[in-house]
Amino acid sequence: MKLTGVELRRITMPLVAPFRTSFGTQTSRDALLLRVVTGNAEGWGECVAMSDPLYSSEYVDAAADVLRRYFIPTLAAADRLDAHAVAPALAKFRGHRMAKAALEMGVLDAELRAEGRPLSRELGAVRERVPCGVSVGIMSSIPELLDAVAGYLDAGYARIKLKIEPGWDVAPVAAVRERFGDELLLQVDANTAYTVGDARHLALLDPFDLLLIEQPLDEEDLLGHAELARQIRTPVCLDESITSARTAADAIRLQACAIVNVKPGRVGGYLEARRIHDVCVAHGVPVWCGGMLETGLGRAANLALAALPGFTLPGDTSGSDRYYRTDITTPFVVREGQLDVPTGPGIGVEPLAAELAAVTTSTEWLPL
Ligand SMILES: CSCC[C@@H](NC(=O)CCC(=O)O)C(=O)O
Ligand SMILES: [Mg+2]
Repeated sequence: MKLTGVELRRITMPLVAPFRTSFGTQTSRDALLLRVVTGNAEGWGECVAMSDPLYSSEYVDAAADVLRRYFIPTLAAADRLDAHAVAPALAKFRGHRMAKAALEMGVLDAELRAEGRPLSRELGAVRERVPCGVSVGIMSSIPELLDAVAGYLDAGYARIKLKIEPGWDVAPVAAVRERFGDELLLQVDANTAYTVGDARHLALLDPFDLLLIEQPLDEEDLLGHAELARQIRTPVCLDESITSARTAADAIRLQACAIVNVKPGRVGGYLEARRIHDVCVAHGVPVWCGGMLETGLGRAANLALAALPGFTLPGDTSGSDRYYRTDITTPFVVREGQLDVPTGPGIGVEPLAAELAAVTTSTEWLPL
């Protein structure tokens, strides 16, 4: 397969409501899409980097720059172009996993479309539908939170995840548990907002039978997570800390986590995400598919990943309308708490021309 060129496309999509986490509040999604054009097909990649380096060190402008100056020219010069050759070709460049993941996703989509094969088959999916959880932001009051959770449960979501931070943790969890009962699948995500010195406070969450507490400490503090796990009963899940199959294996061996949130963009792509799945399954560690407010393009690919056998917990693969009034693809609609895994070639969806044009803020064609 030969690379003809890549289109870098910036889009801005308004959120249906502000989404607040321990590291900030988002009201719109500024994203970078790649349209990878080869001799016999086109593929789409979505870069999950946020506008600012607050979730991780990556941000959209930097991703566009590193793709434009380093990654795309390197791939164009490569002898062999297929999805499995992308990571090795880019390995000499340090970091920028979200930018690498977007390019690999575009090449993988093009390759599979040319072969008429769905991504789900390529990755080893064993399910045709996956249960969907939803991530609920920090709110200005408990009543507002309870209304939001009630709305998501009415929509059929199988699991509720509450964003927490110091000052907004035990009370909202207690209120949700009290209002919606003990059967509700409930978990929390701190996005690194605590330190191991908060262990006694975080142990106050133990009585609420949470599925997990996600990334309570700094992403580099594996030993702190291992110490915290010895002091609390709620299972520790890592997100930001897990950047590769290697770090997943290290975190498991250090007993820093009992569960892993797998996000293809964070780890450099869907092929590394599958390797993390395989490492976790080998160690008996459950995984679930995280989210980065993807458009329908990334959402489609995440559903293919979430259908692998080790994904035994509902992920953050919510419906399109959880974040967007209008998606750039045919919207993903949750039914009985599940979403269908796309069955078409490649990622199985394509942008809708008018919807994509309406949110496009810039396009740049890089001929190769
Ligand atoms: C803007 S927050 C993005 C990272 C966050 N993602 C979510 O909470 C789920 C987002 C989604 O539903 O796509 C996480 O740390 O897990
Ligand atoms: Mg998280």
